[in-house]
Amino acid sequence: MAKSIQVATPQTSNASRQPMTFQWRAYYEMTKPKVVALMLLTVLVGMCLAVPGSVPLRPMIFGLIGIAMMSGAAAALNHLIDRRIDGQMARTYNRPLPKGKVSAGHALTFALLLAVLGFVILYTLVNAITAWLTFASLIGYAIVYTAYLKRATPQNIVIGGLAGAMPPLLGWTAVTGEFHGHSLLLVIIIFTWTPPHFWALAIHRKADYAKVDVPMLPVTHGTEFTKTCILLYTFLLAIACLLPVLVGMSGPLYLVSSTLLSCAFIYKAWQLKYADEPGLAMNVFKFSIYHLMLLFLALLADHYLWG
Ligand code: HEM
Ligand SMILES: CC(C)=CCC/C(C)=C/CC/C(C)=C/COP(=O)(O)OP(=O)(O)O
Repeated sequence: MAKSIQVATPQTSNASRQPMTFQWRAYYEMTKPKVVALMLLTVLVGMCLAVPGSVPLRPMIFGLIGIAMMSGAAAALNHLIDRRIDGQMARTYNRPLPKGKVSAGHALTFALLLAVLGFVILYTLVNAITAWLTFASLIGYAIVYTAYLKRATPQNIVIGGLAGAMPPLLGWTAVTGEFHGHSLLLVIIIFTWTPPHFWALAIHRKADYAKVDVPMLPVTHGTEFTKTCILLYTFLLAIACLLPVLVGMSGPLYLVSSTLLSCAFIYKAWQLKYADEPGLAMNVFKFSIYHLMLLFLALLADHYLWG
């Protein structure tokens, strides 16, 4: 008699036989901690660049805590809203909601608690402008992007990327209490970084998105067109990365570092387009994360060494 082999596969429904005990790890996972961690680095850089010398401690600490909580809440709402399609995709079927580790009601309560607490911290201990702008970013990601744009247009992540690009501006307003044009340059950098970051992954996961009818660019316009777009966006990003130098916000250390990073990203995107080797799309996706992290560390180092 043939042995039955159990293979881990995506679920077609979110039903689960497991008893629903409290699992803090599942709640932690819903906040997308690694994504939020990188966002917090960009928040911190926004805070540091906003003022000469040392950053005032109180808005820095409570700003980071409040923005982290509201970003985590936005991520948990994304898990909640996307639970059905997540359950059908190979990359996401193991998430807490489709796996039945967390119920929809508990996920909603968790997200709302985090959001309200984060908002109150920002409003009372930081300032109103940061609280409202962070709230707008939460709505932008959790509602506008996740509940509408994602299923509406292949430009979903370009438009929705604005919410994810906001953290340095939030950091800036947290310590100054006002909007400054320079913080917008950091937003523009993350905004132009998002398409190559995400589309590289979307090429690798094209079949997943096609299966659940989500119109990501590789599904609607094909892999080759998406690779061309990624390459063009890396050129656009290279220009965006020069803006802090052109306005005198950053100096030579940042100029050299960002130019090297831009050249490396363009090279990777060029390889993806023309070398046609397996695994290159994921390679570009992973590189994008190091690129953004190193770029913001370079902004920070430059600010304190040359500022
Ligand atoms: C709308 C804009 C964005 C989209 C659509 C997007 C999409 C994604 C997706 C689908 C993943 C894979 C997640 C997984 O496998 O669970 C991912 C990973 C990641 N993203 Fe983004 N992203 C966006 C913006 C950002 C921003 C603004 C940042 C940071 C500033 C960021 C940082 C990361 C990091 C660090 C990871 C790796 C997470 C891990 O290894 O668990 N992303 N992104
Ligand atoms: C308050 C504030 C700054 C909010 C921003 C919140 C936030 C965590 C944005 C992350 C962007 C992101 C990972 C998008 C992927 O969503 P997806 O649904 O396309 O990917 P998935 O399939 O992995 O869930």
